[in-house]
Amino acid sequence: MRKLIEVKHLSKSYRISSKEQVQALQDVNFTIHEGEMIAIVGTSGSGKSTLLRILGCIDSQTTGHYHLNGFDIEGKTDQELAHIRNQSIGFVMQDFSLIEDYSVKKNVLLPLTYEKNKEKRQQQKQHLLSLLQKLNIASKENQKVTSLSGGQKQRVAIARALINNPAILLADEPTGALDQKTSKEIMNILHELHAEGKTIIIVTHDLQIAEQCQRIFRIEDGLLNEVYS
Ligand SMILES: Nc1ncnc2c1ncn2[C@@H]1O[C@H](COP(=O)(O)OP(=O)(O)OP(=O)(O)O)[C@@H](O)[C@H]1O
Repeated sequence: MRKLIEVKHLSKSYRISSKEQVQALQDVNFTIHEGEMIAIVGTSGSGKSTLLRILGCIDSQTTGHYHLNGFDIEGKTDQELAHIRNQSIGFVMQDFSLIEDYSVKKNVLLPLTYEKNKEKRQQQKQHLLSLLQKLNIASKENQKVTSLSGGQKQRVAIARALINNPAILLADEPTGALDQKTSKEIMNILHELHAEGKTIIIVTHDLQIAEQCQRIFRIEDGLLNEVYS
């Protein structure tokens, strides 16, 4: 399997005052191959979101190396990072991060705003209907997001994350705001996507969810270790 993510000796510190800094990640090392389903677990403040933000090219490391899909992320301009992010990564967040006042369709098509290639944009628009059907929200296409249930909102967020057909789906507590039954439905969707070959990385507090993944990374005080059962 192809290496999709390679992280070597990666550290991240935040400066909080002229004298103080927080070491959020320390000498983190791992490789993720195409098609893997990974869970990242750890207590609050351990560094999970920091790692996810770096993997998603929203933030950058202080030291160390990160290769994504063959690209060395170091030294890239914000514009280059935005392009890499848009092509390779789809985000799913705990609070759905949708624009409540927009329709389902408008939310899902949001990432295309940044696509300059007209032909590609057209192809992705055609991809919209099949995605909505797959996620069982096609009948809601023109409805405002405000009127949807939590589970439906998360399906919209997953559709939006997939519209560019990214190689990787990064999910930060994707079931954190949902009841048990709806969580199961969302996990079933993630399993289906994984079975189709998508690489999925889930940050979770929920060990039952982590155990459904192929590999589990545990972060404690910024140190990452793989858990082997
Ligand atoms: N922008 C920031 N500025 C300063 N410190 C930060 C910043 N972001 C995170 N931190 C600190 O870095 C450490 C790791 O935070 P992070 O948000 O990655 O943890 P987490 O495991 O995702 O926590 P949670 O489960 O509560 O979301 C914490 O000590 C946090 O206070």
